[in-house]
Amino acid sequence: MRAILTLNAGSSSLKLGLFSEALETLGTGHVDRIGGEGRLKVLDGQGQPLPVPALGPEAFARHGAALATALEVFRVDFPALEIVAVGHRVVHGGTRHGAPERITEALMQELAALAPFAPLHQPHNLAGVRAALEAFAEAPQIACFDTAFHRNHPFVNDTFALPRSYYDKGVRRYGFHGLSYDYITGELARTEPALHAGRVVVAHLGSGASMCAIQGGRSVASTMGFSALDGLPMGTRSGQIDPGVLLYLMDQEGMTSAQISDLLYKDSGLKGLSGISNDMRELEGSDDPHAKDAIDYFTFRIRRELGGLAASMGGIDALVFCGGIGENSALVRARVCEGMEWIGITLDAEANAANAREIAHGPVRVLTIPTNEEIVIALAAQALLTA
Ligand SMILES: Nc1ncnc2c1ncn2[C@@H]1O[C@H](COP(=O)(O)OP(=O)(O)O)[C@@H](O)[C@H]1O
Ligand SMILES: CC(=O)OP(=O)(O)O
Ligand SMILES: [Mg+2]
Repeated sequence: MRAILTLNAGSSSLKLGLFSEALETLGTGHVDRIGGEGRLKVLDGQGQPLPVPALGPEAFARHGAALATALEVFRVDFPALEIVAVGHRVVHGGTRHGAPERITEALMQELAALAPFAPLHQPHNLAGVRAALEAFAEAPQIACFDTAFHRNHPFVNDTFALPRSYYDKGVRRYGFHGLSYDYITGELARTEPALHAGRVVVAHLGSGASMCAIQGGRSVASTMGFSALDGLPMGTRSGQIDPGVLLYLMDQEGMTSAQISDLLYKDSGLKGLSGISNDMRELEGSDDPHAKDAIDYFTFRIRRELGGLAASMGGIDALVFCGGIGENSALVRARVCEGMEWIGITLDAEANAANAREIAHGPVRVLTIPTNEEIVIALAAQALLTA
């Protein structure tokens, strides 16, 4: 059976999507703890778990091994599986890549040079690409960039107030989570054309979290900037921080850049503030006051950004929640919408508790829309095949 494979490779995880050429979902896979004890979850096209055999750590030693392991499980259901194209999530496309692109050695080199811009993501994304190039040398492969959706946002959202030479060197606000924003925008175009034409703030709240102001289907402003650290606090990332804090850490506490990087990327956010966990479910289930502080800070920053992003569009017609937290946490959505009547948001508590699609009844609509970065990648791969 001919199929399109999508890959989203993280530092120790690999998310796979398997699609027919007509873009029906055939299956999804999720590998965790690559390089460690390894764990694989595989679902069929209906979201039902497929049996996974007992596997030793060698099955998850590297991204390549993890990919082979997951494909073995798919092959039980699809013995004649033929991968005809592979699409990849690549977080950083720099200033030059505003659309999906076929992967060549030259592109790989260019993307590798962008790794310092996204050290927590880009090297792992490219490890996924290399593993797939090895496994499917014949199939065309395509890179889909998280930055692409924001490429033409206004200059005031693209720059910092630094001397111009830094902007020219690439020190800009790129914005991320573009595949998710692309998907949500497409869903709005399909189901809510009036909203698509209007002013929407999308809150992508997962392990990484950002928000984007989207007007007429185009990115106007977003909370993530130069790196995937900016904006909202995240599972383990600080979000926006006064740059003076970094100077203090270097000068007064003698921290190295590697130590500061670990602090900001791995030990901050919900995890750092709660001292308990990076996982929102765990924080919601805890009665520790520090867990409450972390949720308070997370939702406060979302409300603050909501006001700012709405201002960047001269108002707001809808707020959309997506991502693991946005789609599942009625508590976070309620806390975000609390006290937001001034902007036109009146939460429908019952609809919200039921995880309904439409969860408010004020003049500003509030929607919960499950995002799907994989299908955006698959669509790009399909377009490549038919081009
Ligand atoms: N039912 C739920 N209630 C609250 N939080 C949830 C729920 N389900 C998932 N989450 C949270 O979603 C986050 C992960 O989001 P997800 O989008 O899956 O992450 P990733 O960026 O790794 O794809 C975690 O903080 C997790 O606790
Ligand atoms: C860009 C980014 O933060 O991605 P993720 O949510 O996958 O960490
Ligand atoms: Mg994510």
